[in-house]
Formats: sequence, C-alpha cells, structure tokens
Amino acid sequence: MSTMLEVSGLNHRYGAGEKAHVAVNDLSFTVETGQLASIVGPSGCGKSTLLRCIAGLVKPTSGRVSLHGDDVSGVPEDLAVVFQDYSRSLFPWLSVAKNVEFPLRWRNLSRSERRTRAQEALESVGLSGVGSKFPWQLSGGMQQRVSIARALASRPALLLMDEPFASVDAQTRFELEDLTRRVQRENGSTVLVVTHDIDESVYLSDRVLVLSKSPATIVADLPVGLPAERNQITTRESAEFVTLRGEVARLLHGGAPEAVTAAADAAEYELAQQDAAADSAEAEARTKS
Ligand SMILES: Nc1ncnc2c1ncn2[C@@H]1O[C@H](COP(=O)(O)OP(=O)(O)OP(=O)(O)O)[C@@H](O)[C@H]1O
Repeated sequence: MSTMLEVSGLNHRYGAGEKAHVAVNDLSFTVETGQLASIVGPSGCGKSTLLRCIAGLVKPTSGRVSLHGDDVSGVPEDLAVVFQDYSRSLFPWLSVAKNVEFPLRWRNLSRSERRTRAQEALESVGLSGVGSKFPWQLSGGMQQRVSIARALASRPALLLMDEPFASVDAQTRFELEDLTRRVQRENGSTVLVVTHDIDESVYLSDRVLVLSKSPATIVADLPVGLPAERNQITTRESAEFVTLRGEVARLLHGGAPEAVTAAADAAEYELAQQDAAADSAEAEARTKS
C-alpha cells in the first residue's frame, strides 16, 4: 500500500504575541491509499484547523503536508472537501446538477463529460432523479448527499470530510455513514473524516486517530478490525465495536488505552521478574562466598 497523505511536524498558531493560540502542535501521521481514517477529538482541539491545513485552505505555521509525495502548497487539485454546513456550501441559485458540475469547470473536460460525471456522481449517492431541482427544494440529508456527489465528481485522490453528518438527524446520519463507506469501497478512495462522535469514528473507519485537548496532539492511532461489511445495528452491538468505542472514550477522557495499559503491565512484570532473578543471583553469590 502506498502513502497518500503525509503530515509531518505540523503546527498551527492563530495570532501572535500574548494573544497567540496554538491550535495544532507537532502532528505527524500518514494515511495510506484506499484507507478510510477518522480523526476524533474534543470540541475546539484543532480538528478543523488540521483539516484546513491539509486542504491548503490555511497555511500552517510550520511543518509539512504532502499528497502522494508532492508538498501541498495552495489548494491541491486532486483533493475535495465536504463541510458540515451543506446549506452554505451549495449555491442556491444553481440546480443540483449544476452544483455538482461547478468545480469541474476548472478541469480540462468537455461540457458533455462534465454532465456525465455529475450524473454518475448523483447516481452513486442515490439522487439521479433530482438534478434539475434546486438545493433548497431538498431535505438536509439530500443536500449533504449533493455535497458528497460534488466532491466525488472531481474524482479526488483524497476526500476530506469535516464533521460531515453533524447537521442531519440520527437516521439520516446512519444512511450517510453507510453511503460514505459504500462509495469509498466502490471507488477505492482515500478518505479522512473529522468527527467528534466516538461511535461514528469507529463505525466508519479502518483506523481512528485520537487527538488530545487543545492544542491537538495524537494520543492514539487505533486500527479498527471490524469486518468491511458493516451494519448499523449488529456492528454497533458487536463486542469489538463496544471495546473500541470504550477505548476511544477512555482516551478522550485522559485515560490510557487498554493496549497501552496491558503493555505497561507486561513491562512492569518483566522488570519485576528481572529484579527477582537479580536478587536470587545475588543471594546465591553471597551463600557461595
Ligand atoms: N481563525 C481563527 N482565529 C483564531 N483562533 C481560531 C481560528 N479558528 C479556530 N481558532 C481557535 O483554534 C482552536 C481550534 O479550533 P478548531 O475549529 O480547529 O477546533 P475543532 O476541534 O474543529 O472544534 P469543533 O469540534 O468545536 O468544531 C479553537 O480554540 C478555536 O477558537
């Protein structure tokens, strides 16, 4: 597997002098091609800042972001972002189809190719019949599907999603989570989702990066070993899901992950064994002398 995204030593500070606020502190991680990774962290810890730095919307104070080996400077062409607030990211005066086509205008594509891509993207999110409607004629969940279709239409190497389902009801959220997993697998896309929802981070991903309180640092990088086929009811009831969400919750509340605790216990046991062996060797030596 090749590396799609590499973030190294990333720092971002807003403002300067006494009023400066460090939002992101020395973050380093990679996301492999075809992976769906989540970043979960407490509110205000710097998740959106991190995503904006990756998307080239904010220039980091220091550090490096690279996309399939190339340093990101400015907004990379083969990257798309889905934001939480669909009502502000869609143009109300353009039809749904035109909204989806819009970013393709800056690509070297013919008009018919743009239309075909938009149509395919709308089909993949289950909205093939609404291209001629306007965003305000759709429900919130449908509008967010349009935002996802618009992002997919540009066939990005990396899809970034910033709290993408935080503004929809619980049922729609479940549908959109499943939709994201389905299109990610169908297209083999690399996706990085920012969320503050622990359950969502585990359900959606192959891997969860847990961030600390502000300024954001990575406190754990947990693989999600759940089966690729997931179900909103049975997966969430499974022992593995419950264990993982507990682990993420403990980390977010400042506890050590079970794996880390187990490793620490094992190390402590090992040291105790070594001490005991040294003591008995010393006692034996004393007896002999
Ligand atoms: N443009 C800005 N100027 C100054 N400070 C900012 C700016 N944007 C964000 N911040 C501050 O940086 C910190 C991190 O903000 P950010 O939005 O990245 O956090 P977050 O984890 O995404 O929060 P939430 O989960 O609540 O959306 C916060 O303290 C915020 O007030």
